[in-house]
Amino acid sequence: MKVAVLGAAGGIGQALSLLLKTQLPAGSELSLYDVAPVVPGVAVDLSHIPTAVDVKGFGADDLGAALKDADIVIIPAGMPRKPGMDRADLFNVNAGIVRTLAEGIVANCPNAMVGVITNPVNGTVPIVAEVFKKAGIYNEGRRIFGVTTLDVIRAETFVAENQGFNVADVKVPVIGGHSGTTILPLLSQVEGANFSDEDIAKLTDRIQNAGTEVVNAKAGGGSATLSMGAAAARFCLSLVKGLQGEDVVDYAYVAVDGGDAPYFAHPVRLGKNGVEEILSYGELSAFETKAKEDMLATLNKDIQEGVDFANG
Ligand SMILES: NC(=O)C1=CN([C@@H]2O[C@H](COP(=O)(O)OP(=O)(O)OC[C@H]3O[C@@H](n4cnc5c(N)ncnc54)[C@H](O)[C@@H]3O)[C@@H](O)[C@H]2O)C=CC1
Ligand SMILES: O=C([O-])CC(=O)C(=O)O
Repeated sequence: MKVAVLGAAGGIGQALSLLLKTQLPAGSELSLYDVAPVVPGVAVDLSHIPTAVDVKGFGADDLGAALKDADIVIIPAGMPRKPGMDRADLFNVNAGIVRTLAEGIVANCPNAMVGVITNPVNGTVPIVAEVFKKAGIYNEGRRIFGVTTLDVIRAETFVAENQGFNVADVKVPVIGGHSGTTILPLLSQVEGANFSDEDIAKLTDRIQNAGTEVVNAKAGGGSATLSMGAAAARFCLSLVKGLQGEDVVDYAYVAVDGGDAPYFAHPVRLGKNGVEEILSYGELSAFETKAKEDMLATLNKDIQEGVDFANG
């Protein structure tokens, strides 16, 4: 199994790479790419951890070698938010980075599973999809995933706190996109929970704005990196299990034919071909139905921005 992390020297990239060095199956290769000159050092540093995962670092000019025949590519390359910014404000800088990296994937590992972390995820995932379409390797977008696992782990954490549950046992579906109101936790589906209307309003708002909570707390020093590293490792390991033939269901922002929007986070069954099946997210409460209807215009606009950029 070869896993490439693009943007591996950054805050998310380093946390994720550390977790992958310690959690990937024995015999895996971990390929770390970044334009920052520190990346070979990050690889040397990680290589001293005694696990059977081989780590190599690749600098700015070595994207092809970093990606060659990768099975999984995770992309946290690009600029994070500062206080006062929305994720959408990152589009102008990050769209071009994601397009270049997607072109590298087409050229070097066209069959890889691709997990996109770079914001704004609502628009960067369509960019990768358009690049794949142009190259004739799109395959209904089955290998392209916007990583929304951070929304899921935050929802688990906050719901467990609110309900006094053991966090290890809590499951919270989160659908939609990955910014503000487009993030839609389905609290009505949390087993055994008893929420007041006020709890639902407050928890939904906190899950939707948890990224901003971190951005403000870091006071100009970036956005979530450690929790995102943990989330990305969890999602990457789901992809690994799918590739190894295990039956695994996880949430991700994927292309959906005839769905609520062209891209929408759903529960998906993962396998050797990527998305084997897009599963229904089930029944919504009246509160969730309204929240979904209200956010679709924003989500569709974010998606269109990505499509237009890639085709412009
Ligand atoms: N999907 C999600 O839930 C989340 C997404 N993010 C997003 O992840 C991205 C990265 O965040 P951080 O790691 O905190 O940022 P960071 O600034 O710490 O790291 C970004 C890294 O990307 C590298 N980079 C820039 N251009 C590149 C290129 N063309 N090729 C390869 N590497 C390149 C930089 O050199 C840097 O090492 C941001 O866009 C952020 O908004 C952050 C948190 C959660
Ligand atoms: O809020 C941000 O800019 C980073 C992010 O996507 C998150 O933490 O969910």
